[in-house]
Amino acid sequence: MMRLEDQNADDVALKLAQIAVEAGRVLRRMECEALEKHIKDDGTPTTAADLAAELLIIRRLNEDWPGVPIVAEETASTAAPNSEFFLVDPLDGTGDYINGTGEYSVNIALVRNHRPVAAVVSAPALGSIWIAGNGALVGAIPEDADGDITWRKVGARVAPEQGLIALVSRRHGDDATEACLSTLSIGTRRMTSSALKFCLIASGEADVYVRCGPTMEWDTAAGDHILSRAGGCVIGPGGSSLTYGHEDRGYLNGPFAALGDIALAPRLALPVACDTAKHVAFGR
Ligand SMILES: Nc1ncnc2c1ncn2[C@@H]1O[C@H](COP(=O)(O)O)[C@@H](OP(=O)(O)O)[C@H]1O
Ligand SMILES: [Mg+2]
Repeated sequence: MMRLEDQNADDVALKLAQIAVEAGRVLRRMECEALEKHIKDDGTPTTAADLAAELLIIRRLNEDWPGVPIVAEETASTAAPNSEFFLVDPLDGTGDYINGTGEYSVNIALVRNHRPVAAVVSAPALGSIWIAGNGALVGAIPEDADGDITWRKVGARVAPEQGLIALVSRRHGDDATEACLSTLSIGTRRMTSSALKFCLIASGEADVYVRCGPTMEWDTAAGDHILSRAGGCVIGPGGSSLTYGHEDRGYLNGPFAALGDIALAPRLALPVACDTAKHVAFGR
């Protein structure tokens, strides 16, 4: 078997897409079941569907790349990251999964030396899937389990002078995020859940996503890579890239902004850290 570090990032991304599509089929099937939700320590919900999809993804990653560590949302405490590891959110947007908006995603990223190098974000209920290895691509999820995906390139758009489109979480908000958005003169705000926000910016359908409230590394790594390869960027305070594999801080991200156009960066003033006390959950 070829070593992961010798494989082309585009080939890894295509393989991750297959795995995400399969996990998405599990999630779609389970949408019809009456799922009991449990509220985790961070206040976010989880269901049997999160775990079923995660176990499938872990099994498939282990088959293809045995021995490469996997840090996944529901079982994160059982694995330790390495210089190369997978970061998995089997069901990002569990609240939306439960409430039936369809805005949930499966996120898988391969992280090497603290940065993602190959990734997939799929939105099973919306039928769209994005991947990035070296380039960023979008496709339609086939109805048929054996169907092929036709991929096309995506690219973020140049920020318009006026009428910026901001994507905001449907369920979480905070004053610091609002303050950042107010310095950008936003024309339109669209509520969107999960890592789809990164992908819509990567596809040129929106311009910014600012998040000063808490998120986890598995919420952002895959979307970060897809947007970065589509010509955009994801930056933390001071304009630095986000880094991944921080077991010591429980995989919590700091504040960040996802931008389709890096020219917007100087207009942003992200706080240095998330103020969890002021973080509001709008309802799950
Ligand atoms: N207090 C908190 N601590 C850590 N992460 C949080 C959090 N509140 C929300 N999140 C993250 O925000 C994600 C949802 O983002 P959004 O509101 O943009 O859809 C959740 O994903 P999951 O649904 O995978 O748990 C969760 O990881
Ligand atoms: Mg998540």
